[in-house]
Amino acid sequence: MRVSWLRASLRTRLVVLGLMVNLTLAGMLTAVALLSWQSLLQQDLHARGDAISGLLDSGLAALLAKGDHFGIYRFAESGVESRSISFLVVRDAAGHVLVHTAPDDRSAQLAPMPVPDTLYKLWQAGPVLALNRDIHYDGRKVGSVQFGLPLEDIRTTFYGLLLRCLAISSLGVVGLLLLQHLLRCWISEPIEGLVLAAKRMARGESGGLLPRSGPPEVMALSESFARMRESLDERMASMRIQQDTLNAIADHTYAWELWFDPQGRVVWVNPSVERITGHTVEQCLQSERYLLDMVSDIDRDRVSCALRTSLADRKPGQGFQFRVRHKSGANLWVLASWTPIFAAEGQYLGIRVSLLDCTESLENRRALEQAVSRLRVEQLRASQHLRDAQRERAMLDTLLASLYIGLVFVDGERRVLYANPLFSQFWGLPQLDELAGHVLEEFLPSLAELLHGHSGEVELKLDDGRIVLVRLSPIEGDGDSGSLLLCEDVTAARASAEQLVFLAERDTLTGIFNRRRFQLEIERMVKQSERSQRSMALLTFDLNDFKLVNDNHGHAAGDMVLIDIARVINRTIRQSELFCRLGGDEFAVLLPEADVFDASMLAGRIDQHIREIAFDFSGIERRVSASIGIAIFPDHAATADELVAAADAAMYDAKKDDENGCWRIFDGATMQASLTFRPPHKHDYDGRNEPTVIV
Ligand SMILES: Nc1nc2c(ncn2[C@@H]2O[C@H](COP(=O)(O)OP(=O)(O)OP(=O)(O)O)[C@@H](O)[C@H]2O)c(=O)[nH]1
Repeated sequence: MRVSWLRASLRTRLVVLGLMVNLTLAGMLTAVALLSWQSLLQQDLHARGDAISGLLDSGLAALLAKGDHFGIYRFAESGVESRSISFLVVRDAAGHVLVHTAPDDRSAQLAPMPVPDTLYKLWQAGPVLALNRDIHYDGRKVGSVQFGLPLEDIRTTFYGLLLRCLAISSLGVVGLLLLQHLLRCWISEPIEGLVLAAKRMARGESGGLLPRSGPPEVMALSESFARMRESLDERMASMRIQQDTLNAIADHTYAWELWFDPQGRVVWVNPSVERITGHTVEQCLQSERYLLDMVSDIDRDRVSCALRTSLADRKPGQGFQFRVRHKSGANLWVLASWTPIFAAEGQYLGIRVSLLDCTESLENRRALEQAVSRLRVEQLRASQHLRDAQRERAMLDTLLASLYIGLVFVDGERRVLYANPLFSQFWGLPQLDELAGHVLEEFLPSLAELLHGHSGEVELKLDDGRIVLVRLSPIEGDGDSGSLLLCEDVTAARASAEQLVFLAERDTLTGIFNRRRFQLEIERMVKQSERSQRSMALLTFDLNDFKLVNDNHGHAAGDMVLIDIARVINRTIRQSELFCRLGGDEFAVLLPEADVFDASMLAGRIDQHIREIAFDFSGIERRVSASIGIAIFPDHAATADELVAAADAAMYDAKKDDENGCWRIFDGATMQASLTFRPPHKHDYDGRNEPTVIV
């Protein structure tokens, strides 16, 4: 009933309500009229009863007291008509009927009743209302009267009143119908037009006629509706664009997207399903059974249970993997994530499931796991290698730190990679911690200069006197070049070498060059003379009777003679000339680029200087002399040995001629130059380690 009333049209509701209001008003009007009329009627009946009772009491009281039955009769006959009563029955005090004017016995036998106080009682009373009144005279009851008040006119009036009320109600209904018709014309039809337009809008149809005439309220509603329709059209257009966009986004998402309603029915599937599984969207939308059938037999129960749980939990989830059969029959691994969907009003709409094909990533993961395990093995090996390398590095560090050579590794841009402690100590630099990464130019610009295109060895003499041997070795790597720089303090070594050379070429007693150097130099000068085509000279001399000095004054005195002669003669010869002791008391002078004249001049000076030396042997002054031989290359010899032999021959010739010393030039015609090797005097190698005298 309630539903049918709610579904009733506005016009029906208005009509029914109007009728109800109308009938209520008519009923209330009738009720009010009847109640008012009832009240008036009751008052009227009381008034009429009381008036008639008064008249009858005044007319009959004396007659009844006297017992004048005739008078009573006449009074009754004359009084019925005039007093508007239907009948009159007069009784004496004993209740005997004295006069009876009722037209029949039935009226006379009507039971007296009180004046009715309701219309119902009045209706029940019939056409005549019988009233009974006692008659008193001098304070005593002398009889009673019963008279009937006619009610026909009252009933007629009542019917008329009812008819008028009905007429008013009918007029109200007619007016209501008329009003309903007018309402239909003025309101319902325009509203129906709006309803039709709204239905067209609801069906998504644009346009539709709106009422163009009607009362201002309807027109205002129509205009508002038109504006609303325009606004709705715009919003619909915007929503269509948004919907198209969302559809495009949803349909073109890479993942396979599904929407399950709260009952587990699939509502929407995006086209990615065809790309991933080969099954079409329409096939998937057939039923959730189709989707479950796509799941592999192994995982179906698990997936079904997970779907039910997710729908019931209404919570997001992810990381659920299962297998799906591709249309071709191949098995795919998919990774599911899901989220519940709620309408703006909070209504639960189901869950949206996203499925990603993770077959390849799983295979990749397995491959990755295998690679990781292999990598771990390699890592263990690498760790072992690293430990070995660290141990070797420690050993290498120890080795490099213990070296007496400073070394530094630099990269291609001459940034320091490694420097051992001796390198820092050598150059007065900070240790490796502070050097590493810095460019060598910052600390040793001159040394860094050497790195520009140099390799091999460079010997540097430092301001403090040290001699440093720098060895440069390029390091070639794969696209990464660098250099190794070794710095060695060779000051002591160089000094030792010089000393050795000095000792090897010097005569230990006199300090002048020895036979070894003489031999080297004479061969060199001979070759030089051959190249320059200029002559050279050899001058040899031997002391005369030197044995007597030893014998007479001791060996030390002989040594003194040899030393003094070497010192004096050494002062005499030129820088380019070479003065040597060949052994014993035999000396030689090599004169480059010299001829007979030059040699003769020198021989004269030597002879003179030797003779001028006065030796003091324990208070005894002694002087010595020498025999000097001169030979010229290439005039007197073709080789160095021949030149020595020629000079010796000249010297022996001079000793033979003059025991007191003189000099001779080799003469091939008179002298016999012997090429037989003349061994050195015994005393050249007598093993004495005399202090060297630097002349
Ligand atoms: N004090 C000294 N004597 C030496 C040294 N070397 C050799 N003698 C001696 O020098 C002498 C050389 O002797 P000779 O040249 O044969 O004889 P000489 O007395 O000079 O006679 P002539 O040469 O023929 O004039 C020998 O007695 C050697 O022992 C030396 O280094 N010191």
